[in-house]
Amino acid sequence: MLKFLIVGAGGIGGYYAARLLHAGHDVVLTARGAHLAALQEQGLTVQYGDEVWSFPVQAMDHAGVVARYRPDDFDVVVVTLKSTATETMLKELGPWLFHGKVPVLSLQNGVDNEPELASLLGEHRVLGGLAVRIGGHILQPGVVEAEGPAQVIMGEWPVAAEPGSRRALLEQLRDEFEAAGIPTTVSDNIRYELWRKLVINNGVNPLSALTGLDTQSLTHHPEFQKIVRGMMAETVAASKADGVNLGSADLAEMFELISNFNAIKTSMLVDKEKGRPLELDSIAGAVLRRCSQMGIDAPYTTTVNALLMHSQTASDQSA
Ligand SMILES: NC(=O)C1=CN([C@@H]2O[C@H](COP(=O)(O)OP(=O)(O)OC[C@H]3O[C@@H](n4cnc5c(N)ncnc54)[C@H](OP(=O)(O)O)[C@@H]3O)[C@@H](O)[C@H]2O)C=CC1
Ligand SMILES: CC(C)(CO)C(=O)C(=O)O
Repeated sequence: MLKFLIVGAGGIGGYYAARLLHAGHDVVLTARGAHLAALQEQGLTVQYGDEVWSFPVQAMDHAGVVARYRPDDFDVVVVTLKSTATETMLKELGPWLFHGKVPVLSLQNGVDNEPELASLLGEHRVLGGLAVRIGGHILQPGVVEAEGPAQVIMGEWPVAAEPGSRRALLEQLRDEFEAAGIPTTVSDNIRYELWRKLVINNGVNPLSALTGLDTQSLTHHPEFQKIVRGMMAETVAASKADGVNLGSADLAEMFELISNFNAIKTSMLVDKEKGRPLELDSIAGAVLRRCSQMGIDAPYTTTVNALLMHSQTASDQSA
C-alpha cells in the first residue's frame, strides 16, 4: 500500500482520494476553510452516479502538513489544486518539499504547472499528469460529486528518460490506480498529452464560463461549436511554440471526445458561479502568449478571453 499526500482535495482530488482510500491506501488530504472543517469533522463523502462513499479522513492545511510530516513520509505528492493556486502552494509547501526526494505529480489542467513545480524542485522530481473524462466538483463542504470514467494519464516530466526510479514508480502507481478503479495510462510524452487536454479546455472552459452552457450544449450548438473549434484550432497552433506540434487529427479527436462525453459543467463555469478565481490565464492566457510569441492571430481566444475578463471585472465591481 502506498502513502499519498493529495494537495488541494476538491472535486478532482476528493474523488481520486476516495478511490485510493477505498483500495486501502494511506491518504492525507490538504484543504482549507469550510471544506477543511467539514472534512475534519464529518469526513469525505463522494457521490458517484448512484453510489455514495464516506470515509473518515486525515485532512489539514499546509502548515499542518509541514508541522506533522517529512516530505519523504509520502510515496507521492499529488497536486489537484486549481492552477491559480500553484504559486501560493509553492510558497507554503515548496521549502518543505525542497528538502525531500518525494516525486510530485500534478493532475491539473494547463501546460505551465509542471514547469513551475520543476523550477523549484528540478525536473527529476516532477511527474506530469491529467485527469481525463471526469467532471468533479465540491457540492458542499466535505461533499464531492463526480461523473465519468475519470481516467488518469501521467508521465515523467518533460518526456520519458532512460528506465529508472521515476518510471518504476509510475508503473507501480498505474497498477495501484487501476486496482483502485482509476483507469490509468503512462505516457512517454506527457507534454503532448497535456497540450491535447488544453485543446479541450481552451475549446470549452472559457466559453462555458461566459455563456453558462455545459459541454454538450456548446459542442452541439450550430454557432457555438464553430467558436469551440476555432479556439481548439488556436490551441493546436500555439502548441508549436512548445515544440509539441499538434495537428488537425488531434483537434478532430479532442472535439469528438468532448462532444461525445457527458454534459459537463466545466470547472471554470463552476468557479464563475461560485465567484472564485478562474483558470483563465493558464488556459486562454497560455494559448494567447504562445500565439503572440509566434506572431499568430488568435481571434476566437482573444475575444472570449476579453469578454470573460470584462464580465469578471464587472461582477467584482458590483460585489
Ligand atoms: N473539476 C473538474 O471537473 C475537472 C478539473 N480538472 C482540473 O483539475 C484541477 C483541480 O480542479 P478541481 O478539483 O475542480 O478544483 P477545486 O477548486 O474543486 O479543488 C481545489 C481545492 O484546493 C483548495 N485550495 C486552494 N488553495 C489552497 C491552499 N493554499 N491550501 C489548501 N487548500 C487550497 C481549494 O480551496 P478554495 O475553494 O478555498 O480555494 C479547493 O478546495 C484544476 O486544474 C482543474 O482544471 C481537470 C478535469 C476535470
Ligand atoms: C472540460 C472538462 C470537464 C473535461 O474533463 C474539464 O477538464 C474541466 O471542466 O476543467
